[in-house]
Amino acid sequence: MNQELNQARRLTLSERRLLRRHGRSALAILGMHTLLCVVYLRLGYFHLADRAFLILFGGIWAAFLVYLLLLNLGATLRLSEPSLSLPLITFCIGMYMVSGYYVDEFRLAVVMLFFAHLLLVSFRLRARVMTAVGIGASVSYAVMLWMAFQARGVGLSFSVEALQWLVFTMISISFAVTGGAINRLRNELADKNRALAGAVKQVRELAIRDDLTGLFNRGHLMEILERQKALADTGRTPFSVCYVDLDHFKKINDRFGHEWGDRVLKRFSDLAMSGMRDGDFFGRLGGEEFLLILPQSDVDGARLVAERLRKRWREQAFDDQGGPLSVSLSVGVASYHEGESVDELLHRADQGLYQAKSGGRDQTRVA
Ligand SMILES: Nc1nc2c(ncn2[C@@H]2O[C@H](COP(=O)(O)OP(=O)(O)OP(=O)(O)O)[C@@H](O)[C@H]2O)c(=O)[nH]1
Repeated sequence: MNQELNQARRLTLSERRLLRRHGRSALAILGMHTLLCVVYLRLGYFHLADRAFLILFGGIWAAFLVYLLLLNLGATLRLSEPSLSLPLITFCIGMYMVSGYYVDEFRLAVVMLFFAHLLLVSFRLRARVMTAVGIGASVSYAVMLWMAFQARGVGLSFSVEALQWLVFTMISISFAVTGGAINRLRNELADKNRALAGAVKQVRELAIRDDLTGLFNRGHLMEILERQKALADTGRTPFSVCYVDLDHFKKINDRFGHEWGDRVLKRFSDLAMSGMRDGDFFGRLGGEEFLLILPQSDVDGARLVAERLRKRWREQAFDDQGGPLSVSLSVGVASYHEGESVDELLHRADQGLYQAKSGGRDQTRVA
């Protein structure tokens, strides 16, 4: 559970980082466009008074900064398209067309950076949306041209303007189509990565689980023990183990059959898991032997846990389904002693179990 939460947190963080980068790129392109327009203004090609120019670009920058702020705060993370690419590119179309409207010479050059913004959003928008954006940009350019002709028609060359519009349209649609394809590839790659991550997780689960009960297997229990030992050696977390063994299990197999033996093992696994505290570990060492690892527990705490499990298990009956009347268990408890090896700890717990067995079974002994 913790692992899944951490993974979700990591994914959110990396998405946030990508969004910030997306916002910064959009702003950098706007910076270049603004610079270009300032040069046009200084050279007298931008037909707008200085004050109006300032107001126009002040408004544009304010809108972009709000956009950047939203991305930086992660305020859009819950949306289906958190980069807000469609509103962004729609705004950009308007911005480039307004810039183009005020420039009669080299009009196409002043809207050229639109393609950089188009490329940026192509990583986020689907192919169909990108095509619609390309067409929308072309229509907007035509409307902007018509308005410029209405306002300052005299002196504008219709054929040059029409040619520039055609070039703009072709580049827009080519970029949109190519961008859509990039986005499709990116999505396919993301799907494959997700499938691969799922498969790796599944393989790892298979490697650490016991086939019959689904509990952690011996190998994984050993890994957990080594980890707990390392923590305990730094003086942070004491821990204890309970070595659990079902009594006279051979007899159950012999009398009721192997299938019944398996059923008893599964029932015991479910019962033990259902009563476990968060942070404890439980697994099957093999056969009818199980291990409980209890971080933060001293020997008295571990003995209590073992006794509770033993009593709960004792109450389980199977005879109404044709199985054994009841099955008991014995437990050996040991608390980790600083510096000892995992094998030594398990050996002590096993000695406790041996004492419980030789003392008549159905009991807990500390070693
Ligand atoms: N059904 C089933 N039996 C298993 C499994 N793994 C081991 N066993 C059986 O568990 C039995 C263990 O027998 P013993 O080691 O003699 O232990 P016991 O009969 O429980 O006797 P005590 O531990 O001394 O009380 C053997 O008969 C194994 O074949 C399994 O996955 N399923």
